[in-house]
Amino acid sequence: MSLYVPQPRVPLQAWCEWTGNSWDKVQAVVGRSFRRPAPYEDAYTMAATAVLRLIRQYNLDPRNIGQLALGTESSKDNSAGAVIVRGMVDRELQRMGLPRLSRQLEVPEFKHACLGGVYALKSALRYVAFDAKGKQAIVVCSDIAEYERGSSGEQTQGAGAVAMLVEADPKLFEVDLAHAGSASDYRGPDFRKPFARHFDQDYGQRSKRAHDFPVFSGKYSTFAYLDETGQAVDAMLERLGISDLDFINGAEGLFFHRPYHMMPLQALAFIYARALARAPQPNAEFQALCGQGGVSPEGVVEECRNKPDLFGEFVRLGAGADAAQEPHPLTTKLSGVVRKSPAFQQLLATRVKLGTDWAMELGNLYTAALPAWIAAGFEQALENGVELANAKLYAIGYGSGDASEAIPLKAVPHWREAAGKIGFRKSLAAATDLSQQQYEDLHDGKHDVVLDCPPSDQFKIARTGSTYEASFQDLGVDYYEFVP
Ligand SMILES: CC(C)(COP(=O)(O)OP(=O)(O)OC[C@H]1O[C@@H](n2cnc3c(N)ncnc32)[C@H](O)[C@@H]1OP(=O)(O)O)[C@@H](O)C(=O)NCCC(=O)NCCSC(=O)CC(=O)O
Repeated sequence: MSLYVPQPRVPLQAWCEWTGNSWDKVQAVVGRSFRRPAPYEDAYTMAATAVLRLIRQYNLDPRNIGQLALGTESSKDNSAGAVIVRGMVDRELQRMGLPRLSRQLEVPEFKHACLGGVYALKSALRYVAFDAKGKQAIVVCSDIAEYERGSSGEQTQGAGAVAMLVEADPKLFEVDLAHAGSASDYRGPDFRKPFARHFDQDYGQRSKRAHDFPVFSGKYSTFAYLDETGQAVDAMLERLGISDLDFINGAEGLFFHRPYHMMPLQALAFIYARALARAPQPNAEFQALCGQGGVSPEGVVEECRNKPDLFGEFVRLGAGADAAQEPHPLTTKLSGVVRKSPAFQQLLATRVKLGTDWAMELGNLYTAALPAWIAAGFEQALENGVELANAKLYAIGYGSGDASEAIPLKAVPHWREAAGKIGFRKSLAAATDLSQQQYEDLHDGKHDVVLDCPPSDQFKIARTGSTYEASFQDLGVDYYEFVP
């Protein structure tokens, strides 16, 4: 695995001072900082930089890569995708005197909000399992999470890319695709990026530049996250043939999609509350926690059988209605009590610990958030002397709109060598803290913003085409180059 994050950094404590938000709350709920892309980069440059790092760090033979799968929701081009990344990587490999990527390379792009990278990973795994004939695949997840200034999502921004090598003989962890659980359900306006918003006059006037701010509703997106990850975990447990409690007690490491620090904790508490409700009753821990929360145990048990139709409910409320109502009010209330319980705190301290603190530096990386957390987990395990050989791990991916994947992983016995090459901490080291003025100017797309972070050892946008003639057109097409 390899990671790239842009140099411009916004420390959230400073952001709280600029915006009047509570640092106590933000550091508990969100994290410590996030990155902003510099004006010379986009999702493709970040992806290409991460892929080049992967090839160099692991000394890969580019001719042996048969698929380059890009997961992103920050595409700038509605036609080409991973091939743009390939183009950059090829040129730099050639300049370095190395062979280009295989001419037979497949270059698909996968889109489903933050889950696109997991779908890209599943594609690469299937490629390697079925028709790679000994070749390897690279999955790269690259995204820019940006929200309007002044919106509740502003604190949960971020940018970065993670590349992963997928091969038949894995060096870090195995992915048990046969027991992975999938879930999806259409949720209408849950976190969308419709092109049509850019042609709306009022919306257009509010925007200072071309941007990709989502249309989202914080509470609705939280309900959707909890429900969908729960459904995917259920599907995985059915395939594994184990109970909810066996899953929680047997897991040695749990990694989720993390839009912000607290979201995975909320999801795990929700899954934990359901596990207790589904355990043979009476269950003493369940009864005690329900008592503390003032919720009816029978009510929670009943709710756990629900398969709510969030969008159906929303449609029933009619046009102009606010977002859908909380579908699991009792279980959510119980999860709040679960989160503070000693048993759950112990679970966090032992099985959700690896990489968590480092991931709090990143902000939301959308498709790259889950793989970045896994990368942080492996590198931190190595640093702290934690033994992961054969450890049972789980990755729970999520993408708004909505879909989720719950996938069992197993660390391989010789994971240390590959973990030592990830370079997570090294990638974070290149950082330049932005002043309030720089952050606001960068966010507003001002062209004259002065930044003290020239590109270094990365790809950048060199220029953007502007010709729109009958015989030749490259209007809006970016040209890239590598800056050593
Ligand atoms: C993180 C946010 C929800 C925070 O918004 P708000 O500040 O309005 O939230 P809120 O007031 O309800 O508070 C959130 C939780 O913090 C708790 N809280 C408050 N003060 C606290 C303190 N001092 N210490 C600890 N916790 C505290 C509250 O009790 C609540 O928990 P409790 O609720 O338990 O009482 C927001 O930034 C947001 O809407 N972000 C964007 C939405 C998003 O990322 N959605 C995920 C989409 S998935 C994605 O990544 C996109 C994709 O798929 O493409």
